Amino acid sequence: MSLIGAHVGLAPAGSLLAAYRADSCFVFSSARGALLAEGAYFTVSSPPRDGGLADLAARVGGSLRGAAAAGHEHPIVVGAVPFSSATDACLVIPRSVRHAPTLVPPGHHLRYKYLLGREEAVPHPESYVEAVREAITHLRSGRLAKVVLARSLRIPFDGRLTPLLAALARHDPAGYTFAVPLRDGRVLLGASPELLVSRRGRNVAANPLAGSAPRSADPAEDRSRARGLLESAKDRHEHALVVDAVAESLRPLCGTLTVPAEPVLTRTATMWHLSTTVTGELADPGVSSLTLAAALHPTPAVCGVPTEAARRLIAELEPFDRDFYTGVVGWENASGDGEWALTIRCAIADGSVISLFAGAGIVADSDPEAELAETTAKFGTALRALGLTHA
Ligand SMILES: C=C(O[C@@H]1C=C(C(=O)O)C=C[C@H]1O)C(=O)O
Repeated sequence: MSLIGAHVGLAPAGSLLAAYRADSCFVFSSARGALLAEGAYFTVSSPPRDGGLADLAARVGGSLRGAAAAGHEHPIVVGAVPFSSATDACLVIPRSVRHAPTLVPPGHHLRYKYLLGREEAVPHPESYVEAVREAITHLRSGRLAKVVLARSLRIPFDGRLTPLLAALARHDPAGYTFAVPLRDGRVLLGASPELLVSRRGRNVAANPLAGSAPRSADPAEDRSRARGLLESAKDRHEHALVVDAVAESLRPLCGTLTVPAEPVLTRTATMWHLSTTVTGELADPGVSSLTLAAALHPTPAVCGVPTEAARRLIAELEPFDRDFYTGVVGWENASGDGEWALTIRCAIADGSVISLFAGAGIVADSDPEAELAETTAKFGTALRALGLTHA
């Protein structure tokens, strides 16, 4: 039997994990369901550097139409797009796709091991605080309103990716769990809480998050941190900058657009966030989900305001390449429907080393030590899935 275009019906979620092979499978699980895609029927090539994501979105549409015309029964495109167009995207039309309900793997309570200096921090925490201070001087000068600064941890790794993927899905089943085999053998994995954009027919949704507080194991303290976040003028401002930018990018493409006036609280296993769900109806139903993503990416949730000034400051102050961190990950089908999440709360496994990434939005009245603590807490998503915790 040829596997090309095979569309294996709804499988139990457990069988999806059993079929997972890190070097060849793409996995994406959201509240809408899970999919495991295998093999490359067609690899979408990245456009020239100046083509940008809009060009890539057009290529994806053309590749899907081409695959359907060539007899592929259910072509979809899956993969990840990096933060910057200086890195090639990793998008393929797989040979086969299995669908399953949202992944919620069973598991027992884990005992976490302390990290205890096994990590290499890039930059060192003190240098990160210094970079945040420097960013604040730029922000106070008024040239920028927001910039997102990130840091990375490199940790020795045993290379076992299936248990890592299962633990990511188990800890945050309400989010977007993903695993992407990159072309050079590395694997991108994570559990993102943030939907950049989804399209179902004419319906568009985006769920910008910005403004964060670490969770606490003590329920009273946890509630108080959530309340503090909802009432924080600094976090409300940081959040509004993202919502305004998302609405501004979607408005020209939508006949109707609903933007709630107030954010709500949302939580992951490790963080509280301010959250706004923006919904709209497409003016032109021919606009694909990746075209919508191209209009939005990078939002100020991961870059800043204004975008180009923030991009330059990030290049100046971050001593590592973001690569696929703060890009997008997801899928699109031949009718243009799709789901694209931000690649945050993620890690890139490279043989015996795994690199974790976490960033925080900086505004003029940010506190550098609090931003360091926020990034430390955000590492918690991948760290806990690795069975590790900060001392
Ligand atoms: C950049 C990250 O997260 C983003 C930044 C946030 C913030 O600054 O409050 C919140 C959610 C994300 O949009 C990350 O997790 O690495």
